[in-house]
Amino acid sequence: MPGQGHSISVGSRLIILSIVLLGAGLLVSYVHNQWKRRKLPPGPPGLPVLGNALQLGEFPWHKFTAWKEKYGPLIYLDGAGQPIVVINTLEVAVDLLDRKAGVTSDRPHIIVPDMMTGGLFTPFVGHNDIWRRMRKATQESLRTGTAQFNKAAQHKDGVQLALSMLTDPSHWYAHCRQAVASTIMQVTYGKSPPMWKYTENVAKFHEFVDGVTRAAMPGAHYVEIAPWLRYVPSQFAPWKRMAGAFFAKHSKSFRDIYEDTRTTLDTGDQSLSLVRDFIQDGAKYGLSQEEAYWLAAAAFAGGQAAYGVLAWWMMAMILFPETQRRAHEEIDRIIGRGRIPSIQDCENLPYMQAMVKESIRWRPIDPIGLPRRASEEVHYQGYVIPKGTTMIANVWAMHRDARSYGPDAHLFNPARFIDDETGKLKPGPAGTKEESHVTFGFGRRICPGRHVAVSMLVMQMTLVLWAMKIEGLRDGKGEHVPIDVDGCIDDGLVVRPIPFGVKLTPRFPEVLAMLEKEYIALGLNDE
Ligand code: HEM
Repeated sequence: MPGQGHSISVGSRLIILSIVLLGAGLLVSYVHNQWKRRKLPPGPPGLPVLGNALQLGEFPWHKFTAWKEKYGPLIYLDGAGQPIVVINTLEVAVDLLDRKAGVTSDRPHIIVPDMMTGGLFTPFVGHNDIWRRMRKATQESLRTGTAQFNKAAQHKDGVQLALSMLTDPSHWYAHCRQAVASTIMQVTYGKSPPMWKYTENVAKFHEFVDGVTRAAMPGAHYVEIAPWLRYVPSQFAPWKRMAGAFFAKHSKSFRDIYEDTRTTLDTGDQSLSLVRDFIQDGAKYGLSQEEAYWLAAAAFAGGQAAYGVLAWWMMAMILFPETQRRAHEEIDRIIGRGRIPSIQDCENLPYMQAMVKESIRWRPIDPIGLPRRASEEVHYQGYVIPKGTTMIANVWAMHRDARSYGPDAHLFNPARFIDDETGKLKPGPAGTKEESHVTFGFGRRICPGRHVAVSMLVMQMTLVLWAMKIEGLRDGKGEHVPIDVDGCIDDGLVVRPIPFGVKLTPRFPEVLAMLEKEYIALGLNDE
């Protein structure tokens, strides 16, 4: 038959067709990937496999800020296979994290910390129904009576802080930490527990935060790089046993503290608190009991972060004495020296309010915020941010942007938030909402405790400055003992200053007696 020797069987044709189709498919996918790659935001070249993972250093915000100069407001990094984008300007952060919140409000899925917290620790919870319930409950509770009521705690802890600092200045750092923890304990659980129990509880929270933060560090567990390892039975996976034991231990202690409040409520003490609301209105929010006690724990752990703000502020008082002088002047003019500042005074102290904003802006305690995850592919200004990308807001760079804060953005200057003509607070840079900075985050996940934090800090700083002058130490030759302005400690919860010594002097002879009298009147000596 003519041409028979060259004929191709139907089976062979099918094989050839399949190969051609497969080849075409691979080609299309390759071209598509190349196209997408070209559409990724710019970023520094990395190593094969490891990408940019080894380039970030201990304090990555400095590296991100240096890269901003070269690559611009949106940077793409390869974290050993994990796509990462770093957002370096306010404009881009507002566009991506506020306006596109529907697809940028998820958190990165980190296997071990998720197991250690049972998927219940609010700041780590994904953009899912558990988070929605938790968010609604915290926002509504903090918006209503709790924040108002706890102003009494803010005043009380502020008095205690001022007194402890004057009587025991060498431990000023610990006093700041304790004052914040005490107020936040009251806001969350409605009580200041006896000192021994309080110390014990705070220590448990620290152990918890420390444990999850260490587990969330890149490279802490192989399973984050090779997720299939999660299917290895626990007998062969020590990290799984550790995560399970950690969850059980902390879940129990969070439940115990929560139940303590229930007992207090049952005995008639109706102090307002987050937990009181969760117990009484948990059904309204749809919170399970377990979700409620984990949510309370998240609020307590998150709220303690504010002590880092106080520590940076103390440094600013030493380095920028002119700002301290102006604050003293405002306090003397509005409150005087004949009485102790009250919570009602705070709204009449615009410079002190500006000082709190500036302390939170100048040295943000979370310079790269809490990371987000793109839950869908995001298209932005011609770039593609792939689904699953970790999104980091470089708050540090945003706060040092001269376009937003002027050429002195690197200096501590509360007056930048004051209107020269009216002497009142003026709006901050576009996109910073009422805060004038972005240390509290963005969009749907912005910190729900920010109002509590700000009012507590205004009260504490006002009480401390009403009572004392803050200076740095001098050596035997009268020279200033240097302070490490650029160094810091990242303790997982906050980025805080390396401890330094201070000299604290009462501003007038009656200060100590007035504080002690108030201390007794507030019943602090009974605690
Ligand atoms: C100066 C003090 C504080 C700072 C700087 C701070 C900062 C933050 C930041 C950056 C976030 C993540 C926001 C985002 O993803 O965009 C956050 C979340 C959170 N904060 Fe705060 N916070 C402070 C005080 C507080 C206080 C006093 C409370 C409670 C009383 C609190 C409770 C929470 C909770 C529950 C979350 C998780 C919210 C969520 O994931 O939806 N924080 N905070």
